[in-house]
Amino acid sequence: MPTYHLHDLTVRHRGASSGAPSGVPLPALRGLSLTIEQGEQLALIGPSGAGKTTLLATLACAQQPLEGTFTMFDQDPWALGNAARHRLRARLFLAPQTPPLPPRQRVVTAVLAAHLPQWSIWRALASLFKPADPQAAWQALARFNLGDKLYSRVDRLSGGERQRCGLARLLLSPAQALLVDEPLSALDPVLSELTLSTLREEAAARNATLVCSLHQVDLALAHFPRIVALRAGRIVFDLPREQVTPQMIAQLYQGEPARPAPPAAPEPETLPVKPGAGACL
Ligand SMILES: Nc1ncnc2c1ncn2[C@@H]1O[C@H](COP(=O)(O)OP(=O)(O)OP(=O)(O)O)[C@@H](O)[C@H]1O
Repeated sequence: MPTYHLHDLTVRHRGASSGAPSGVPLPALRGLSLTIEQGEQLALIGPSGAGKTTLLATLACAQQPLEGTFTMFDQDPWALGNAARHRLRARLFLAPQTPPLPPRQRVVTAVLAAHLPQWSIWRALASLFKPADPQAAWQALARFNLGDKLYSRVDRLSGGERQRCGLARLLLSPAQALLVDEPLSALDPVLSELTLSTLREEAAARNATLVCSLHQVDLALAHFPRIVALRAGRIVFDLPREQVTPQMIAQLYQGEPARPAPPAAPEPETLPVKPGAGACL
């Protein structure tokens, strides 16, 4: 059973501006077909605005497709009731580029929040006052070289530290699908290597599916066996890394501008949906 199956998917943001002469807003993803098997590790690459974040939000069941078929663990989340969709979302973890961690919270509490979907309300409240398992939080942080920040306040972290704090939370979640949006945007080269290695090791250890968007093409090719390249909302290529050539990369990033941008009135289509309980948004 694949983790994800997408066929001919169209996703349009509410309020997207028009790039078409007709004035109809362009979808952020168009005619997108993709199957991702359980345990696969793939990198999403492509220029700014290509649709990487939108695809991750779709995989996280946070963005409802307008057209096409979408299944996660063999279920269509949008055909389920709210409670069932919530349970399905608890099987994934979305780590956004900038994790919106509560600023006044201690790092230990923010990381342990990964357990919230499994905890009762009472256990969650108790953990706010006395962290339930600081050792587990420390171990997760240490894997990102952040163990010394266990009791720091989140708003005293640098951007890169905050990013790794969000990823430490991912390590503690029991998710079987790990969706990570540009995890390296605030990291130096050494930490970038450490971060990707840690994410890949963790995914392999629990046979979780790992989908990671990256702007660092060299690191994507070095770390991920499968590369999915997006441009203007479409898949340009979906290949094993050995088959990706420098010419393909040059064409992906140096072609025509990804999307024209004449101003136009926004036209609501699909509503973004509250992310899953396991999600880190
Ligand atoms: N909330 C939104 N409302 C309207 N349009 C949006 C919204 N978010 C993204 N878009 C549009 O959808 C398209 C895809 O954006 P997306 O953020 O998915 O691209 P990306 O590949 O992740 O870009 P980047 O690499 O810059 O993060 C872009 O044209 C963008 O302007």
